[in-house]
Amino acid sequence: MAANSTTTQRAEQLAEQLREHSRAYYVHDEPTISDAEYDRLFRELQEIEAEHPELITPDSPTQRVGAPPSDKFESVDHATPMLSLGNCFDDNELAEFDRRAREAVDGGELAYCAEPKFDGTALNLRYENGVLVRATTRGDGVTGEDITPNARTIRNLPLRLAGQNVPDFIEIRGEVVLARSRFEALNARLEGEGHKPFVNPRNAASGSLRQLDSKITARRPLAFMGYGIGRVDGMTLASSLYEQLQQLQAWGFQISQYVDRVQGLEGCKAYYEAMAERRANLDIEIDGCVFKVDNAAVRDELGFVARAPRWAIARKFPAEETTTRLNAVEFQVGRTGALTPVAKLEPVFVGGVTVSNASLHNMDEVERKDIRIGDMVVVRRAGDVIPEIKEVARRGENAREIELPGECPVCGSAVERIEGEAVARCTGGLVCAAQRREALKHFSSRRALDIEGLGDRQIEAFVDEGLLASPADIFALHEHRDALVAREGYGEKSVANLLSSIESSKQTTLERFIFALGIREVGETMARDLARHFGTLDNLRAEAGAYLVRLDQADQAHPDNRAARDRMLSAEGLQAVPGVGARVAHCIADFFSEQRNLDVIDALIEAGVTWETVDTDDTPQPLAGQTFVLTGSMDSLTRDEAKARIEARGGRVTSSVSKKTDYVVAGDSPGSKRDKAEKLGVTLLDEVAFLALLADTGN
Ligand SMILES: NC(=O)c1ccc[n+]([C@@H]2O[C@H](COP(=O)([O-])OP(=O)(O)OC[C@H]3O[C@@H](n4cnc5c(N)ncnc54)[C@H](O)[C@@H]3O)[C@@H](O)[C@H]2O)c1
Ligand SMILES: [Zn+2]
Repeated sequence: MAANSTTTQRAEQLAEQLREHSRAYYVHDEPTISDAEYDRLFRELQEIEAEHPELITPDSPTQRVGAPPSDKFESVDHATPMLSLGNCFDDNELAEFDRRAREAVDGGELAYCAEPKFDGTALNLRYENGVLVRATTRGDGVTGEDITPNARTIRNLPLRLAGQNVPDFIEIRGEVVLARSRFEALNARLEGEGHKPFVNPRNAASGSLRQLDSKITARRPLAFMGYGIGRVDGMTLASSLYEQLQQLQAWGFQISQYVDRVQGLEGCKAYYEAMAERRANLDIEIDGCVFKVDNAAVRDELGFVARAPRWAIARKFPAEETTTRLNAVEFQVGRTGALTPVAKLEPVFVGGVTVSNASLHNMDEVERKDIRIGDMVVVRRAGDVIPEIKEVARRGENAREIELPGECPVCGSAVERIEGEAVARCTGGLVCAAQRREALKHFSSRRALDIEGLGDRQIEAFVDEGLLASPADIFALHEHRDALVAREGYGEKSVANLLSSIESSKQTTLERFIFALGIREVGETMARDLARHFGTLDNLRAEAGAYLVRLDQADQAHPDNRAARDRMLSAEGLQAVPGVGARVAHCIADFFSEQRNLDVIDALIEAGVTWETVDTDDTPQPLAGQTFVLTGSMDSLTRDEAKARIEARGGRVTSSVSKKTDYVVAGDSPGSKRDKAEKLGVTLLDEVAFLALLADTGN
């Protein structure tokens, strides 16, 4: 069938694009599209040409190898051309290759030399009388770039062939690679020196090899892995490629430890599977396996096509990166209320599976990478790792920014993203189904309401069975007594025990209750400080409600003066509580501004949860405003006891020493905190002095 003009145009367009990408990749070591995308365009052109052979031009990328040498270097002709490899991406194509190869031996089984396919850059080494005289890149396969001084700096590359068995002339071929473990360090160094980092180890290897100054190459930790022989004079090589590789090793070349000789298609498939398993753990990146007909007579019979031998094939691993369109973004709510943006992608085959979702981690990441809906993005899926979006490949037409939803997609509560934090969270701590399990576990835990018999396991089960949705439901469990007794592993007695510990947990303290609410950033100590400071839950609630108003006022009064604004805020209200900064205050305000959280609190009180009023003013607070750090051990008090006594006197205990610390109490074998205190001039108390201070200030 003759090609119509659209097909002809498409073929020309593909050829032009591929040529351009080849230049970027081979000559400038700076690809602008993923290999998978390149391979897709390449295959499309191959398919058009297969159907319309009249469209094949001698300069079509399907007929050529690499790209012409850069004029930065001297051009050198290879003694025998350096070809590329035919490739395949699945077992059917591999079987097709094996079938065609076997035709040369009338259908019998073939032995293959099986090797890893190194992901680096090809190098041709010319040895005369055993001495390295020239090193060239592959270039366009016929002519390469002379980079001899650079190659000489590669440490594992023999400058002279070892042993007695040395030919007059030989071309040794192999791949120059850069180990993964060295790649990160190299990039870090380049960035530190203000240079652009490399996209991947392959480009780093190629870029490092193709330097004009060999001193630069010498600083790059390159390695040469031998895999073949070009022309040879004055010596007869073994017929078996596998044995030729052993000869390379005898001459002093490094070859892969995974080189093997395998039998037939099944042997190739098993080898591929084994290498695919190993792949992630190899320090030298490989992008597939190469199978080469082992026997020279069969190879001669098969010969070559334009750009590759017919007797070898690369079975490529599924690409780990490819490009696709970002269609939409959804937000998932995690167990702690964190909202994670999830990319909805145009389904694409990558890393061996079809991927339609990828994690975007958080909004900081989205903003840093400037990812927008409608963009073409690079999706990466390596091994079993969750697919992620690496970067934007191209800005989409009409692309729109990804917006954080104002409301939680699970429960509808407000979403809050505190300034300077990457993560946005749902504020419906007590009501959000996504957070329910964690909220209930926390509520019931030992340091919160301490409900014995209602542990993590029971909570998981009760939530699954629909018995619990919010903390208030705990106090209605007695209504489900029969259902509970009937549960497996439960009996009258354990249910009675559970219900009675629920009943007795109702009598609690304000600090435990505040802690149990699970307000973000409010730990046990903070809950105690809040209880002490405000005395009643109503006071705390009122101040939480007033906080956002205060914040507004402070912002208006001092729009440009942060310090003054902060001073105004900490004068009264939430931030007047020691240890409560802007972040904590914000979290508390958010929690109490969610009506549904308030409803749960009311329901708990309604159910009979109660505590004694805290007499804030009556308790003497002689150590109020003083900060202590405890280090080392004391004979008469444990760390917890010491902390309790300080707090009973209104003091605070923190874990790290700063200029704001008033006292460091140093017991036996104090750590570096003591040294720090001395350096900062903070008052040091030994055990005797500390006990004296307690006696002076307490009862
Ligand atoms: N992203 C881009 O813009 C872009 C542009 C051009 C090419 N490419 C990529 O480059 C590849 C095509 O390049 P190619 O023609 O060099 O083919 P290739 O890299 O797929 O295969 C041939 C090469 O494999 C190497 N090789 C590694 N181990 C080997 C072994 N054990 N035995 C023999 N050879 C071994 C040799 O250097 C040889 O030249 C494709 O994967 C393509 O995606 C990407
Ligand atoms: Zn929610």
